[in-house]
Amino acid sequence: MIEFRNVSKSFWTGTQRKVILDRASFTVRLGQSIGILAPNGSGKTTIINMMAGLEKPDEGQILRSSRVSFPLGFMGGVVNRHTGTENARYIARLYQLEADEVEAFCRWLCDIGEYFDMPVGTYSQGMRARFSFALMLAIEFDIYLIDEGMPSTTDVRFNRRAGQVLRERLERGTVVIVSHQAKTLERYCSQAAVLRDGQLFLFDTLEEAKVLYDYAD
Ligand SMILES: Nc1ncnc2c1ncn2[C@@H]1O[C@H](COP(=O)(O)OP(=O)(O)OP(=O)(O)O)[C@@H](O)[C@H]1O
Repeated sequence: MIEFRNVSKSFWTGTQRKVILDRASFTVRLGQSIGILAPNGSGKTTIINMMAGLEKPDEGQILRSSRVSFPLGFMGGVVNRHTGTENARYIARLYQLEADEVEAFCRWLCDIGEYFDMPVGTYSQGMRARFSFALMLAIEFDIYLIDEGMPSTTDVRFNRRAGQVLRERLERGTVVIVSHQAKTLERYCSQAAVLRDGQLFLFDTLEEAKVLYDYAD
């Protein structure tokens, strides 16, 4: 479970205060995957980062009682001058997992051949997306955090495989996806929310959320 209690977050842009959340309270429960609809620039990444513990609220509390993933695509823990193998084994040790298994899983899912044994700094954007996605799925989390849907790789085979693995994980886990378009949320979420005026409005269905979102748009 992730619980936001009276959380406020804003940024000073130099001329005005950009409010992301204003004393917002909501709960993400295990087994209830949630899709958050919000326009670009409204604070999707900031909310996901707060859920992951990468960013702190200005006020209020964020309570986590589950294993929460780092956001999909987050490369903060990855060292560019180390190889895919070294990074995968390092992350495995951080999470107290079997390094051989994590390495083998990532190698299989990434499917980037000899590049897996080359420094991550040499990877193309698509390879980096595949690598970070594989790392996230190599670890069993209770809640997976996804910013703007699946990685946009041009590799159809990878996308199919990664989508399949994610669906398997979600049979036991929960996902939080933030996106500016409802279509991205349709496949994975059982409930939806709309970020508007510093508040998160939760709905039982995506259809209901879309009504408020279209209106706000
Ligand atoms: N450290 C910061 N300092 C100042 N402003 C920031 C900072 N981080 C984010 N912002 C601003 O806060 C707003 C929300 O940013 P955020 O990246 O969370 O939005 P987003 O909805 O994910 O955007 P996008 O869809 O464009 O990626 C933006 O206007 C952004 O410029």
